Amino acid sequence: MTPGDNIVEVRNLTKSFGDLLVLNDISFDVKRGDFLCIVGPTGCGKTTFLNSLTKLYDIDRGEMLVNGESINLKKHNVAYIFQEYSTMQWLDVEQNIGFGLKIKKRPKEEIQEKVDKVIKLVGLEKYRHYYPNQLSVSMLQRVVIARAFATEPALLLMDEPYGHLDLQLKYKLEDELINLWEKTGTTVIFITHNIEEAVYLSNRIIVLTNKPTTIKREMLNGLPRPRDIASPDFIALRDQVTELIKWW
Ligand SMILES: Nc1ncnc2c1ncn2[C@@H]1O[C@H](COP(=O)(O)OP(=O)(O)OP(=O)(O)O)[C@@H](O)[C@H]1O
Repeated sequence: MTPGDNIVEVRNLTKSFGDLLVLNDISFDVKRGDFLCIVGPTGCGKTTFLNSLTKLYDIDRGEMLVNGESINLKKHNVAYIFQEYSTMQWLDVEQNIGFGLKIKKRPKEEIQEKVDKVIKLVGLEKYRHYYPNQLSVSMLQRVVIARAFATEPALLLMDEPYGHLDLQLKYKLEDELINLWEKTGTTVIFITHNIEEAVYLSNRIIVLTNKPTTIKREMLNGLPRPRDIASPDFIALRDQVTELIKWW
């Protein structure tokens, strides 16, 4: 496979809860190295999509492939950062970051090497032996992101990870995430209801409709980086996405 090939293929994904049809025959591809943001109205099924992709939910119909095979979380090295992210209070920063590798039973030296690399990227070197209750919200977020990146995921799934942070902190962490994405080449699927955030982060955006949910529009986002949220091009794209969601 060469860069640019599809890493994820979603085909006819349909998911309901009882009589409530949420995802209605959704199909799209994610290219290797994409930063795909999925936006849509509240309750349209963004989290349901990620939970279906990771097989936390059974689906009614459809197929989700990673590298052309039915998704297998163990085999395909997928990391998932939930809305309510958490750290393990009884482990220090270094141990928290290495946790994903430890459960994958990687050798100690490899864990140390990968933890050292990623701890530098997120600027937590001085805090490696601190425990979560000694850290600020921003540091905890970095620990969670570093834990995901330490496993060198082929695919990183993020569900509104910055939803409850204040704006300044959110901007800072978004920049750090872009920096990690650019350095590692990981493919990211990022769910958000915040249109500005989607335009700031993504190189591709999928806009969902209201339930029963289909894809309203797939868009490329070629705005140059670093992005300026006050630039006319940024505002134009943000307004275009907003209109698409407002229609519903
Ligand atoms: N486990 C469940 N059982 C029953 N209904 C559910 C379940 N999970 C989600 N739903 C319903 O499915 C719909 C989609 O929910 P979901 O949380 O996926 O939406 P969302 O787009 O992520 O929402 P938000 O923007 O508020 O985060 C909602 O109507 C919700 O009530």
